[in-house]
Amino acid sequence: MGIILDSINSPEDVKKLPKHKLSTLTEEIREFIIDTTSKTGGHLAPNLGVVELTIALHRVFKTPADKFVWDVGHQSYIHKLLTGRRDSFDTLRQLDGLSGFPKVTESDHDHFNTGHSSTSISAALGMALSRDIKKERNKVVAVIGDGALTGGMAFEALNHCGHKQNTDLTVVLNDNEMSIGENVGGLSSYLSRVRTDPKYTKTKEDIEFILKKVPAIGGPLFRSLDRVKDSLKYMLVAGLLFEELGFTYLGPIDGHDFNKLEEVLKQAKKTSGPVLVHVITKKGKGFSPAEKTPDKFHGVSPFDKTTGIPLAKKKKTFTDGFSEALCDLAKLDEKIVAISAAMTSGTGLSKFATKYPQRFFDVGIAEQHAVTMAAGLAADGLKPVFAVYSTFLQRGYDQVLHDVCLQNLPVVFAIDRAGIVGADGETHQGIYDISFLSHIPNLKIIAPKDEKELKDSLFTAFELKCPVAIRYPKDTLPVTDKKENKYNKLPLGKGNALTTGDDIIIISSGATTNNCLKAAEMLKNKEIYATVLHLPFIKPLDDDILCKYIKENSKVLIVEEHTAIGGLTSLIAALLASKNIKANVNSIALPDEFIPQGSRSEIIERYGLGCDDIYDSAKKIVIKENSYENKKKVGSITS
Ligand SMILES: Cc1ncc(C[n+]2csc(CCOP(=O)(O)OP(=O)(O)O)c2C)c(N)n1
Ligand SMILES: CC(=O)[C@@H](O)[C@H](O)COP(=O)(O)O
Ligand SMILES: [Mg+2]
Repeated sequence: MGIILDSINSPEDVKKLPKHKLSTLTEEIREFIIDTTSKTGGHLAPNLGVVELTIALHRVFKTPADKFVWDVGHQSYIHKLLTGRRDSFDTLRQLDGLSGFPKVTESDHDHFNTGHSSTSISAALGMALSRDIKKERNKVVAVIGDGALTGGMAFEALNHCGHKQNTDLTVVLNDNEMSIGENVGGLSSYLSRVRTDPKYTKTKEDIEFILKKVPAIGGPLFRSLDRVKDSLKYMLVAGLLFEELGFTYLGPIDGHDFNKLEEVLKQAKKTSGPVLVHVITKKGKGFSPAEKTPDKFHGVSPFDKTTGIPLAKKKKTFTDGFSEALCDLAKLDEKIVAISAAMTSGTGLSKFATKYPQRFFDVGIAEQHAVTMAAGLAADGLKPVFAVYSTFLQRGYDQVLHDVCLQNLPVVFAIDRAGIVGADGETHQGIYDISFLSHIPNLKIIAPKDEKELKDSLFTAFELKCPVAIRYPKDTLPVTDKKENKYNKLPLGKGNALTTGDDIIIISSGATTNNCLKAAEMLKNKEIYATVLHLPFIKPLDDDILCKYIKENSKVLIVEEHTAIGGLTSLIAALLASKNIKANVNSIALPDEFIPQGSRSEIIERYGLGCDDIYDSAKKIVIKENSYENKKKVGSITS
């Protein structure tokens, strides 16, 4: 640990630090973050880019009285280091450890939990309006990246800020030209023009200075030539887009220059109304592998500190299987197009984007737009696939219902990270999509358990010519032995009895079935025989097979890595109720609480979803039921 960093236990210590020590502090912080994330994993590049910015923010503003809202919040490690959490940093993103995102339960200096993008300006405006109603005087600052600014919510909030021009609020735009990958869109190009083109760096004062120097027409003409000034201003003044929205625009400034940062942040602090400070930073600054490829170091798993090379060997994942299948099928059908919402690499679309650049669209962090654009593509005869994390699809719920399913359009939703995601924790768990999708008419939901079923699911989705969601976890892909490139259409809504046994019926879908099969093997060794019903289709549910196996008093165990409310448990319970089948139905599912961070295996174990837990639960159900049956028999004999 660095000597100076070691002396920082609160933002007050940062304020007191003499300026000449700041550069040493930044070096120590960068070294500390590289060291920590090399062991725990985390969002390395985003944090390396905001070291000076975060220090300057804490030197100019005074938290916890002043309030910071960190957009996405993946870049809040330095904020945490400076607000008394340095000594627990080795627990970053670990089970029961420090979160990788702001958490109000962790510190008074965290005022709003984030994790999903583009929420900071809305939340900050809410806090500013509340402050004014309560006649308080604290400052509110939203820190938002150029990627997050491509999110629709951010524009909604910017628009509203412009309406509330007497509400003091500072928005710090951390512009590093990167989302996870390259940033996209018109706004991003505008920002790069403002960043790079000298004529865009003129401030309004410079313009007025130039015009006033013009002989004879300078002063008086300048005043009267408002239109000229406005059009010149329109052309030349940086950040006019924001000015027109009602902000005072300050910048662009070097986000690694302390003097400039403190000067402009102080100016922002004393400026009334909404202010936007445009800060230019380098994502991954101070660690050359991250500087060279910031996209690869956006979110890292443990890595070698000298080379940046990941320590763990890459295994084939469900994402890889999806990527392969999509490229295979796209080769045969040029109507297949793919969409990403700023998650090209994470959702496995990089290969498709390279092979079929004309048929790939990265829309930025704009899931709502992605869904309805997919609807438009489908309405016009193409076959769009929107690859999206389960948690981020939550953003596009209404569009799925209203724009895709109501019109029964053939859009395929490749839902990645469906289930427990691990280190990202509560804000990123993919455990609600069955609940928010299964009630929508026309939509089919498929959950494949292995490579063959995953590839057949995608093939089937295109064949069904209706809205289809395929959900799969952040996990290693169980590959099928024989290599065959043939794709088969899955029988719609059909489940399979993978094992048969009279003692208990274990029901699951997707990758969870693999743990159920292992548990059934373990039960067999105890002479308990289970029927494992695998349901690749969650919707439509296979009523026939369920009603074929589940009779009066059948012992049933439903297992799902999803919330029980609105999940498979609810769907099967509703079916049995509708058929008036009174069985002994049990379930292992996620409870009605937010699921914390930790590795996937730790959380799966904590919530009883591992094969040992399934084995234990099934055994208890059978033994308990048998002893109850025996008691009943004994009771009937003795009575
Ligand atoms: C709604 C939503 N979609 C996608 C993501 C995934 N995501 C996390 S950070 C990020 C890029 C953010 O870029 P930027 O705001 O520029 O921050 P930087 O990493 O460059 O500091 C994305 C797409 C998210 N957190 N929320
Ligand atoms: C901060 C954020 O939302 C993303 O960076 C997310 O953490 C990516 O998740 P994966 O690491 O599972 O791709
Ligand atoms: Mg960025």
